[in-house]
Amino acid sequence: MYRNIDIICNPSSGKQKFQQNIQDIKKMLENEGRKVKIFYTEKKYDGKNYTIESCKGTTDLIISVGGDGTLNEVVNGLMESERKIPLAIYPTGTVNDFASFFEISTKVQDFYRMIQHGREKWVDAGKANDHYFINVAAGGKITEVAHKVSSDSKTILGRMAYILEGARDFPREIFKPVQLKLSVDGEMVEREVLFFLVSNTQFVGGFKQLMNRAKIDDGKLDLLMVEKLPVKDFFNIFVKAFNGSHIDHPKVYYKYVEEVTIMAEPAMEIDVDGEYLGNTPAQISVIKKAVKILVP
Ligand SMILES: Nc1ncnc2c1ncn2[C@@H]1O[C@H](COP(=O)(O)OP(=O)(O)OP(=O)(O)O)[C@@H](O)[C@H]1O
Repeated sequence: MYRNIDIICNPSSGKQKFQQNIQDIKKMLENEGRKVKIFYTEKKYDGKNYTIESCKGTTDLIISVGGDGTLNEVVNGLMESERKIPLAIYPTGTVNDFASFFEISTKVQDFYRMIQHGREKWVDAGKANDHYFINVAAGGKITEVAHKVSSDSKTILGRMAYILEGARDFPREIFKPVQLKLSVDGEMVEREVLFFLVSNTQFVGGFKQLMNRAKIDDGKLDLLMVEKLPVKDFFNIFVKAFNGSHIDHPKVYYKYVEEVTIMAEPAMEIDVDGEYLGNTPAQISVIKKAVKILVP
């Protein structure tokens, strides 16, 4: 039984009712004699720094409350700490790819039950330059544009739909390929691509089948690149991505990798778990069974 629980909470993420739910979960856990503390983040890196502090003490479970950005910070804090404390995820963001993959519920009773009877599972993490990620590293015009387009939706899927609807000037820019030179597990590969993804899980950007061969604990990341192609073929791939059949398309490159170095000319923006990391070159690798998470 977990006795010392630290909750790391981004109060700016998600709806107000989640904050009440967290208070309810805290009370329920305290009623069983557990010590529970809540740390509210105020700015970038608070989540990571609180996690590092928790790992130094006697905390035996961390609960991350927020979106993918907060989860990413907590994972970075855990990865930089000696003691590997199990992590539970209470997802309040708009995307929550990682938590959706594990079907983690935000209902108070379900989440409380997971703390009581959940299973601990070691999962892989990725590292891009000096930053860790739990879900995905990505780059390409489409991710750059998706970041810039102001839409209510934060998922790639939602934003793509918004772009495709013609709600604003159609950004031809997303079809501008980037010349990449990659070292894929030591093998040199050159491709002109629209975008690439290096993923740890199957769910990316709201698509549940985009990386449908990825396994979270196989010691591999999955590299997907969509190569330069006519616009109509791109839409074909987009539609196929709903059921996972895009992977067999001749312009889709898909490979299990342990280490990939990505160089681009001109340099390309990279993001990890939906947050901007920096520009290429990027050295991306897998860390096998790096984080212990609590699953239902
Ligand atoms: N109190 C705060 N106010 C504003 N921003 C914060 C606060 N605490 C943390 N942040 C920053 O907010 C960013 C977004 O956090 P997070 O991803 O958890 O929320 P979200 O945007 O609601 O989720 P999602 O991106 O999944 O929709 C993170 O980079 C985090 O560092």
